[in-house]
Amino acid sequence: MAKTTPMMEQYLHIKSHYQDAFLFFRLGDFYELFFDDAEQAARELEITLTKRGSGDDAIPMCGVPHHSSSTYITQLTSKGYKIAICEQVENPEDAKGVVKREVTKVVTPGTVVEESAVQAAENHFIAAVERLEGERSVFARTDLTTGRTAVMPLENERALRRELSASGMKEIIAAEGETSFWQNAAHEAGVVISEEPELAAVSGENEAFFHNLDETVYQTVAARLLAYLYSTQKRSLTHMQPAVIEEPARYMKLDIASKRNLELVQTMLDQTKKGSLLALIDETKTAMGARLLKRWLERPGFDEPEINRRLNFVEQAVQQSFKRDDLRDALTHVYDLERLAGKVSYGNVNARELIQLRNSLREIPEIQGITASLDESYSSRLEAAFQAMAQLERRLTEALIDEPPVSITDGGMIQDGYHDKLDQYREASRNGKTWISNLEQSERSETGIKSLKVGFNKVFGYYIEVTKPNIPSLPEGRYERKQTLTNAERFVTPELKEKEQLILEAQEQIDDLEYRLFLELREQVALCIPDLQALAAAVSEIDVLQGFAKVSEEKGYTRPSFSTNGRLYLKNSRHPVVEEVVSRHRYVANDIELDPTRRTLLITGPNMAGKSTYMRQTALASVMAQTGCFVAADEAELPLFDQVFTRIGAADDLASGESTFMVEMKEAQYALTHATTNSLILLDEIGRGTSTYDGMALAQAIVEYIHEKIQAKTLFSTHYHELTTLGDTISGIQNVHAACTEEDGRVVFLHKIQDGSADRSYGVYVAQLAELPDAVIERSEALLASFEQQEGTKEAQQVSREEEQLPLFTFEPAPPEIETPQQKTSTAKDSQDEAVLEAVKSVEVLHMTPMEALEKIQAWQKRLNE
Ligand SMILES: Nc1ncnc2c1ncn2[C@@H]1O[C@H](COP(=O)(O)OP(=O)(O)OP(=O)(O)O)[C@@H](O)[C@H]1O
Repeated sequence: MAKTTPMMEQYLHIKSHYQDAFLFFRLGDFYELFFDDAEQAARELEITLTKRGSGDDAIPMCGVPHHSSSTYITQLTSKGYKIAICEQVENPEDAKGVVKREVTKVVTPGTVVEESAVQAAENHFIAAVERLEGERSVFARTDLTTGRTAVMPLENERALRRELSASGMKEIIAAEGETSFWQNAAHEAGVVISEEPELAAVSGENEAFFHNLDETVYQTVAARLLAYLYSTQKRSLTHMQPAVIEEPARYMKLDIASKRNLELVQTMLDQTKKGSLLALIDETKTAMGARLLKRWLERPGFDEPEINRRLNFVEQAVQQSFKRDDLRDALTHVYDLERLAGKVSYGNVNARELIQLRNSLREIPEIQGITASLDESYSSRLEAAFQAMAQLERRLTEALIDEPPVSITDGGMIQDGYHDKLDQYREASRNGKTWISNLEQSERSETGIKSLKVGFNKVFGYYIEVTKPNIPSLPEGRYERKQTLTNAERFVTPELKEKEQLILEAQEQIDDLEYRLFLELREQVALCIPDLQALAAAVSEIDVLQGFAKVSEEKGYTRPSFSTNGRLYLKNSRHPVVEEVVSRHRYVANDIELDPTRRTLLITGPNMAGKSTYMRQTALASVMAQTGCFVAADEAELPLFDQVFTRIGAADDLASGESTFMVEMKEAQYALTHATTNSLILLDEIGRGTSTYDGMALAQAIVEYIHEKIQAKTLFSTHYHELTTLGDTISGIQNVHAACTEEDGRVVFLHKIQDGSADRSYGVYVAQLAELPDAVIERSEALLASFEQQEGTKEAQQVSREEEQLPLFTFEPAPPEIETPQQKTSTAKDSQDEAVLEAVKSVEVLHMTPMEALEKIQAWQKRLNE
């Protein structure tokens, strides 16, 4: 670059402080981007790349209009970029030289608060992490739109990954030089990682934020998070709620795999809400309720009194369905109070939103009344939060008209009678307008011109219009010409000018005063932010719980009780989502009973018979119960589970870059090292990813270990029928199977779980259902028959060999030293065996299909048996 203009120098200076962000540099009505920023933004946003200047000095440039910038900003943050917004901070007319500019805000993926970027029913999380010794860390997570912050200790890296994979997690903040340490975990979770060297100092504004944090590490991680928020938002953040410590012991642990496998908040297939448990039981009426439900489902409780409090409410709301319907109606009118508190703090609310706040507040007494007849404890929480707000509701009612405009600078928001001065200005303006509206009549009678009109236009203001033929009838002197049209002339009179001036001035004063009054009102609301947040929290819980009651009643769920002796009993339990898909009357309900002496179920049965569904429905019952919802069964007694581990299916392995088998073994390792007697473990066909004997051996060793050492409740499905002997030999391991029958050569899945093990697999039959080519099916049937026959022969041989061996232990006379015909055959057999051995050695395993291998093995066996 040959030489830079002063403005470009300013640009380069500012940009040097924001290397990792796009710099949106305000120039008039546009934000402009230069150099590499421009080239990259033009590509990402698909906007035109131009040049500033010409020749060698030309600089790549692109720009977005200021008024529509939020769409572009949202687009960039959703792709993981940061944007530094650089504004003109002095009036260009007052500027000496280049207009002063400053970065007023940095928008990052975790700190966007724009409505276009955050979904109503989704939290938008940003978190800071601080490393402790070993794999331990502490984590502070907030949603800037609501100011709700949770701080939690994490016992290992896996727990961190679990938090990073929580829905809505966008960005993670680490200390200086620490980002590379968390890079992989962040990358895996699709979360942007940023660095923050500073810790926010405690100040009057944020003192309450640290209030609950009694340990230094908690304060440090929260201070780092806050420092990042301040450094990006560059403003005070009065809506940050006191950070709350989430003790892991108060929650059921559900790792990423379990959350996915159980399809709690999204399906495995296409990662959408539709088809998940969340979609099924989301009967919330408010956006804040929807967000809370999702948080609860991802973190079910382990605190029995709290869970029972929720269940008590749900039970009442199930029984009193009329009250529940009234409650639902009232909740429909409640606005997103939680995010509104954030907007107030940001100074982003307009009069319309304050009206929505007012309308919401008006619903609260009704909601509280209904809640009181359902559950006292929830209604008193609501009452306490509302008391402080009642005055605000009155103030908003007095101050604002019912349908104010979106703009807060053009007046038309405040009620008559709210403020004396405003009333006076309005009176003046009204008088002026009345005088003008009477003017037409008086001018007509004075001049005798019937077609005379009084009008208004933006450029010339008020005027008197007279058609050309009538002009001579106008009296001399008083009428001043203003504008000439083809057929008419427009005039003003001194009185009209005077009144116009009065009206305009009054209007300006009205707009200014209304704006000031509105700001005062907003200040008033800002003072109520903590009460508003407490109210929002109470309303969201009530909303989630009434939703639980609605689904529970509609779908015939039952209130669970929690056992103290480790018993798990579900009568006629169903998989809540699958029963919707296959329809209620076709779904086959199943019982399950486990207790400390019968704690492992070995589930066998054909593919497609319903094994996984049975296992999942048991885990889902626990998750739902511990969230505070009724469960899909006729009777439900459950232990409180501290953790649920699942190893079902392989859909989540693909992205990790590890083999299915490796992932499977890692999951098993994790369950084996972290599960306790109070955990629930679901293992679906573990060991299937390796050779039969390896797999079987591992599966058996794993079951034995869990059963004997950990003593967790375990559901274990397997195709290895050999394992079912465990059910006969180890006390507490029970064989069950998914039953099916054969009718006219067709297998009928009964989906009924029965005692005992299954007799066969029907795998080939399922392949037939999946419409594999006939040739393959026929061939596999033939092979299967021959394998089964060989199994039979092998058993027979085993018996005869044992019989042959017997003579070894008896004394026989020494054989004569001549070759017997028997010995001859055995020499021939030896050479046959050797030939087969050679063939086995020379076979090129890597160049064979499994089918070819099977055929070869079959041929060898045949030769060996001849
Ligand atoms: N109790 C039930 N009542 C009615 N239909 C059921 C029931 N359980 C399962 N199904 C149906 O059967 C299908 C297969 O069930 P599931 O996946 O549980 O079989 P599986 O035995 O685990 O099979 P695989 O061994 O191949 O994994 C389900 O998608 C569902 O449509």
